This record gives sequence, C-alpha cells and structure tokens, in this order.
Amino acid sequence: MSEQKKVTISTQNLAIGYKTKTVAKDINFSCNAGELCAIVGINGVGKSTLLRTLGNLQPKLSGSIRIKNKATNEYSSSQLAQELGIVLTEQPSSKNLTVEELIALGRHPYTNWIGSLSSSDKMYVQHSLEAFLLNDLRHNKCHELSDGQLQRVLIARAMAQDTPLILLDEPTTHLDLYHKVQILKLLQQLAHEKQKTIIFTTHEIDLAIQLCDTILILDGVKNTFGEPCKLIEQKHFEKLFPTEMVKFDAKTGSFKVNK
Ligand SMILES: Nc1ncnc2c1ncn2[C@@H]1O[C@H](COP(=O)(O)OP(=O)(O)OP(=O)(O)O)[C@@H](O)[C@H]1O
Repeated sequence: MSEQKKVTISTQNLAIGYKTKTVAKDINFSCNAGELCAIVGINGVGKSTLLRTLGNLQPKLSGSIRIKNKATNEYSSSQLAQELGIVLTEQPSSKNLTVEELIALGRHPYTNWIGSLSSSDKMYVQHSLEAFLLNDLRHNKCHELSDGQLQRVLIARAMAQDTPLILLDEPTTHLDLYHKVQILKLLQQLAHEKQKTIIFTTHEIDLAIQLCDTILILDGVKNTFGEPCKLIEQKHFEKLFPTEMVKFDAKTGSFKVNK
C-alpha cells in the first residue's frame, strides 16, 4: 500500500531578510509529518532568519509559506500557536520558574484566560517531563540547570504545546557530543513516534546527515533540499566550505581537515 505523506510546511520561492537587505531567496522545500529536518549552512547565511520567518516572528520579503496547505498569513496568532511551537536560542526570561512550571507554559494556547490547567493539560506536561527525562528535576528552578538540561526543558515545553510543527534554533549549541546526540535522538524520536514535523538549524552537519530525514542546505542562492544520502550522492556538501580548509568525505558522511 503506498503511503500518502501529509505535508506540514512548505515554502514557495521564499525570500527572507531585512528592510536593508535580502539574506536568501528562492527557498523551496516541503516537510512532511513524522520528519526531522535540519537547516545547515555557513555562518551568517541566514539560518536563524529563515527559522524566525517560518515561525512568523519576522515578515518574509516575498514568496509564500504554507502550513497544512494554508498560507501562514491566513492564520490568526492564536491559531498559529496551535500549529507551531518555536524554541529559540535566547535564554528564557522566566528562569525563576520551576521545570514543571516552564513546561506548563506550553499549554498556554489551550488554557482559559487565567491559565489554569485542565487534567488533560496536566497529562501533556507529565508526558513531556517523562519523554525528556526531566521527572527528577521537575521541582528545580530553571536557573539551576545545566545548558543540556535547560535545552531539554525548552524542547519539552514545545512538546507540551502539542503542535504538528516544531521549529528550533540551534538546539545543540554549548552541548558536548554526548548531549548533542541525546537531544537530536530525542527530537528524532518525537518526530517519528508522534508524527511531528521538526525543523532545526545546526552546525552539526555530520550528525544531521546521520539522524535527519531531510536537510536544507542554505547557501542564499540554490538552497538545495533533500534526503541526506541523495545530497551526498549529488555532491552538495562538497560545495559548502572552501575546499582548501575542509573536505567532505562521502564514504563516512563527515568533514575532514585538509592537512
Ligand atoms: N536584525 C537584523 N537586521 C539586519 N540584518 C540582520 C539582522 N539580524 C541578522 N542580520 C544579518 O542577516 C544575515 C543572516 O543572519 P543569521 O543570524 O540569520 O545567519 P545564521 O546563518 O543563523 O548565522 P550563524 O550560523 O552565525 O548563527 C547576517 O548577515 C546578519 O548580519
């Protein structure tokens, strides 16, 4: 039986940037339910700008973004909060909250005006605490956590928000290799098991190749999108960095220093 995949988000000739400059244009990609997708590219190419534009935190310059086949500008902000959750690099100003309280904020789009949690909201919070291995830390204040623990809390909050689409800006910065892999595997599990579409920006190209279903290579001009093995076959990673410094090794799917 052929599997009909559900497209969660797609862009059509999207151009992103600021009043004073276009950062990238001709961005075309489409991510399905149940997929983990990385946005990679060199420093300053526009990964965070793209993520913020997809998350409706800054206006696009031209083209369109469709979520579940409807243009994002046709959604009200409260409707959009039920479709997409966003985890940014900024540390939360609410670090005085406990882990459990911060995760409960993810239920905000669904609660009444005083924000009281229903039993179903509490169930989402509990599931998120368990999925991100945070049960033992639930009563700790967020300012007491390590970077890796705090990152898990922020992702758990996005999971509690229970949106079909989750966007994350560099979720693995400041983490050691073990915790980078831990976070990415948790995201992969969340995408595959709960049929979420998860898109994140990263510099961890080697890990993205191993763990993601699709990758968008942002270069501001061609912006190639596809499955990691196809991108390797078509030699797209070779062009990412100047070759006098680093070289992509297609056999191992990783970068090597040119000695
Ligand atoms: N508020 C802003 N106004 C004008 N230009 C900006 C603004 N924020 C970022 N830029 C510029 O837009 C470009 C893309 O920046 P962005 O932060 O999106 O890149 P990035 O790929 O995420 O970079 P990095 O890998 O270093 O995090 C850069 O040239 C940056 O200087």
